[in-house]
Amino acid sequence: MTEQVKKKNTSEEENPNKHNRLIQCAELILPWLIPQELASISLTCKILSQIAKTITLQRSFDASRSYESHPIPFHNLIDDRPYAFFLYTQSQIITSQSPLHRQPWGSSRFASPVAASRCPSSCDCNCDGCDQGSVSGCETLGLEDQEMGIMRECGPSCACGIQCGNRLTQRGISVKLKIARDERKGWGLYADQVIRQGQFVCELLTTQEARSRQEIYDKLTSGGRFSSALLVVREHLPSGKACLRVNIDATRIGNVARFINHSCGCGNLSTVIVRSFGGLLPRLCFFASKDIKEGEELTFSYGEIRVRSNGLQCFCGSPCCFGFLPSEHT
Ligand SMILES: C[S@@+](CC[C@H](N)C(=O)[O-])C[C@H]1O[C@@H](n2cnc3c(N)ncnc32)[C@H](O)[C@@H]1O
Repeated sequence: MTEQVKKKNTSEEENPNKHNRLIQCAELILPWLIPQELASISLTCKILSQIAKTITLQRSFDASRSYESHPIPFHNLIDDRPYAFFLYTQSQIITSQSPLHRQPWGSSRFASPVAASRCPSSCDCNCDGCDQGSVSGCETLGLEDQEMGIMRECGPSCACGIQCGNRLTQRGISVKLKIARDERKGWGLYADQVIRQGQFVCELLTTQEARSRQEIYDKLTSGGRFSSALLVVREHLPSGKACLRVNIDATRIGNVARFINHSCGCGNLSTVIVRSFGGLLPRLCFFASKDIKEGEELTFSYGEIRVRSNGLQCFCGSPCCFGFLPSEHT
């Protein structure tokens, strides 16, 4: 054994360049690996095991992989899972044919939010702000201006840029959040600072071809150790006769909104459907429905419908808890 160690050390000393090249290659390649691959490769040698450990730490320090302006860390006092693995996106992905199969972690922070300002007066987007004929451009519309949980923002067809005051939900997550594990509900999203009523928290960013996946997810969920993040958003037309339905699935690709758990008591977040001028599909955004304390779990009601009699048990803890999570036919 001692002989072997000696031999290994001698070869490292003899080939310091080869050794350094191995580390450089490993540092480039290992961040792309999924957890199972990382675990296998860390068994092969001490160097790779150390690099794999560093990557695991990076992943648990920031679920957003540096895409958001603040790191969003995982905390787990319940079991040995350091983080939940999914591919992070900052924008909506329309189909499941996403080019994202792998994604490196720990990239440099390139998505810092731009300070809100007024958009140029040339903007003629017809949005609520512009409709009011404001000569100085679009103003930020507060939550109190939104009727029936629907809000309109400037979008791809507008002359203004991302700095426009009427693009409140388009500049990424600006509040501090963390993800913590609960014995019965799995991971959950928590406030890591005080969040004021009406403040934008995050958007549910996902792939949208979810309908066909519900059956698969149901089977996996019943086997334990799996929780899906699939939502159905319906936008009713004013006539009430038809609605646009969007299936949103954040199980494999998404952002940290995929960790928001359900509360039968409506929780502390309200969902607002945001339409942007020129944008094809509505977006589902979360705003604080009340003042939220630092450390409080962020929750909202997944819905009222419970079509499955064998639905998942609910542990929201609210006095009006129904006992089962909402479910519906997809
Ligand atoms: C959108 S995900 C939320 C994040 C999830 N807890 C996780 O660990 O990834 C929805 C899943 O979380 C779990 N969940 C959410 N709210 C819950 C609640 N009130 N009681 C029990 N489980 C809950 C269910 O497994 C559900 O399918």
